[in-house]
Amino acid sequence: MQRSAGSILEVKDLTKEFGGLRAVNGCTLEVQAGSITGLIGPNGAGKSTLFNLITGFETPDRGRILFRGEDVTGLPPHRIFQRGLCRTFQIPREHRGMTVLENLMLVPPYQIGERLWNPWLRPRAVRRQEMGIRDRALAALEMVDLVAWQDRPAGELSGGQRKLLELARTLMADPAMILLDEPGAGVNPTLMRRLTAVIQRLREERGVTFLIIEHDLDLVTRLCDTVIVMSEGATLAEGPPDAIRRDPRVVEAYLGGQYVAVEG
Ligand SMILES: Nc1ncnc2c1ncn2[C@@H]1O[C@H](COP(=O)(O)OP(=O)(O)OP(=O)(O)O)[C@@H](O)[C@H]1O
Repeated sequence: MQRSAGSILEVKDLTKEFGGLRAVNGCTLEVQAGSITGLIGPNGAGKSTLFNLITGFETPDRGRILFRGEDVTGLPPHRIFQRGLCRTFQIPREHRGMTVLENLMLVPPYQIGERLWNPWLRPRAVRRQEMGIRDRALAALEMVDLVAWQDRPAGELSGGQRKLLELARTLMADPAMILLDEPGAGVNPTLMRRLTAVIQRLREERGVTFLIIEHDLDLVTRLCDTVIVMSEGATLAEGPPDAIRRDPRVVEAYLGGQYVAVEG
């Protein structure tokens, strides 16, 4: 089901070269607000580079990125994150000894308590803010069903649980849109169902838009309303998952003949 409310993200003629190699080559696409959009394509098609450009970790050589109608091209990652365009990240090694809850409480930028004099000059404001952050962190843990793990070190989580925690971290920023890079990789089927349910719930209850890089086409078909196919740095095709799986250009470019399109 696609509940189109116009596009939330527009990428226009985006190009990024690395030493003569055009990783992203005049890429243009739109993501509809409230959609769960899959981004697929063969290895080296430029998907991860596109994510890096959208989230400010790389600067494009050419082109524009509009988020909610505003130009965010070239903004630093934290500014883009603050605007509600978030991506998941692996829990850094040094944070794995901290509890699951603490990992979430680290996230919000510009905590009053972190400014040098505030704990002395405005102790109540700092305390209030800490309580607010704790409440938000607990709400985020509840969303991903990890409340029971709140006091355990993050390093004790399984691979799939860690992905849920990574998703919970984006929730601390009140995201309008979340970019996920291969959520299915290395996650067991039970946790994958949970992750899928959380993604659908976030879309239903909070209207969060998702753009998801994923190699598992069955997962893409189950989860996504629309699929965008990238090949050689540009958009090759776009459409509903079933149509994309049957599109001869996609079979040719993406699946390289290894995949046999199934009718039905
Ligand atoms: N920082 C970089 N320096 C040099 N080359 C890069 C850099 N980042 C990406 N590339 C190259 O750009 C091309 C696109 O890579 P990218 O990782 O974006 O593709 P991808 O579609 O995400 O691939 P995969 O599905 O294998 O992750 C590749 O040829 C890659 O080697």
